Amino acid sequence: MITDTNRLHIAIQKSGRLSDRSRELLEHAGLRIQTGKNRLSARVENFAADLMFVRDDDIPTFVADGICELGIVGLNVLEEFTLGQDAALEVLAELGFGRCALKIAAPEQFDYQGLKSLDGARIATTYPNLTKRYLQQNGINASVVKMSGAVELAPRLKIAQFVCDLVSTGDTLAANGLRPVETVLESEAVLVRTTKPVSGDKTVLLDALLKRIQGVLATKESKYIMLNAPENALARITEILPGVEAPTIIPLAGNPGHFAVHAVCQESVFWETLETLKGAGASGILVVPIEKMMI
Ligand SMILES: Nc1ncnc2c1ncn2[C@@H]1O[C@H](COP(=O)(O)OP(=O)(O)OP(=O)(O)O)[C@@H](O)[C@H]1O
Ligand SMILES: O=P(O)(O)OC[C@H]1O[C@H](OP(=O)(O)OP(=O)(O)O)[C@H](O)[C@@H]1O
Ligand SMILES: [Mg+2]
Repeated sequence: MITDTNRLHIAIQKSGRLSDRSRELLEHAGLRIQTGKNRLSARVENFAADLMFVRDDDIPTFVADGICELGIVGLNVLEEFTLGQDAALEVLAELGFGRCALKIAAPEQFDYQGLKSLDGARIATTYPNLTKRYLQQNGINASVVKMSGAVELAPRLKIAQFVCDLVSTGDTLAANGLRPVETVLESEAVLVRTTKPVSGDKTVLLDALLKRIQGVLATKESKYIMLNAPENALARITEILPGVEAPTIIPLAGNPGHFAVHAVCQESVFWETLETLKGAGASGILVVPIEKMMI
């Protein structure tokens, strides 16, 4: 592993559901990642950082130990790791991908009567800490059977009556004759940093990279909107613009009483929004994507 003390180390999943989007996020933040096949690390050509490609389960450990200053991992994996210990980790941002939920599921034919049906039962999971916390919080006395994978098979193998596993479409549960009955955790990929001391030089790098990543995240939903409007419609139009704090209002040359309104909308702009703006007196409405933003 690279141990250059003046470079940041960023842990991302080597190969799996989070790999491509994690890499993409860093590339959008301007990092040019050296390519190579099947490598466990990669140098960033234009920024003092190296990427570590690891199993997602190892990312919280690497970041908490300060081996990597940053990491991208599912909240599910992170919380399973931090539960019951004082880990040196801080979540900096939710990244909007890798969305799934940790759910308790029952066999389709089981007459589930709510949480009380779990009392005294066995629940198979790869997330024993999160499952136990959920049961405890709900005052349920059930035993948790830890598995390393293929959890959905547990009821058929009579290892447990219920499972607690990740679900997104629900296809895997359905294919195994199971249906979700309780939600333990809603999850998505998060950016985490170590709270272990970071050297002065690296702090500068870390801050610069975080600003860029925040910029990338902010531009995702944001749009730049331009429109024209008569003076008497400006107050109403400013109200309608989604997530706008202070629009720029410019008088239109040769058209007294008419103005151009320019604004960064921090929320999605839907067709319905444009229709409402038009109804309020706006014309010539343009919505354009924002490529970069430094907040
Ligand atoms: N069905 C799903 N839909 C969306 N996101 C998911 C889904 N399943 C898992 N995830 C998210 O993606 C993360 C990685 O999932 P993946 O299946 O690639 O992990 P893994 O098999 O444990 O990989 P690794 O080899 O790195 O240990 C999960 O921890 C979770 O946050
Ligand atoms: O609700 P669904 O859309 O069917 O997704 C759920 C499945 O996805 C995940 O597994 P994955 O496919 O990543 O395989 P793995 O557990 O072997 O990594 C998870 O462990 C479930 O088995
Ligand atoms: Mg894993």
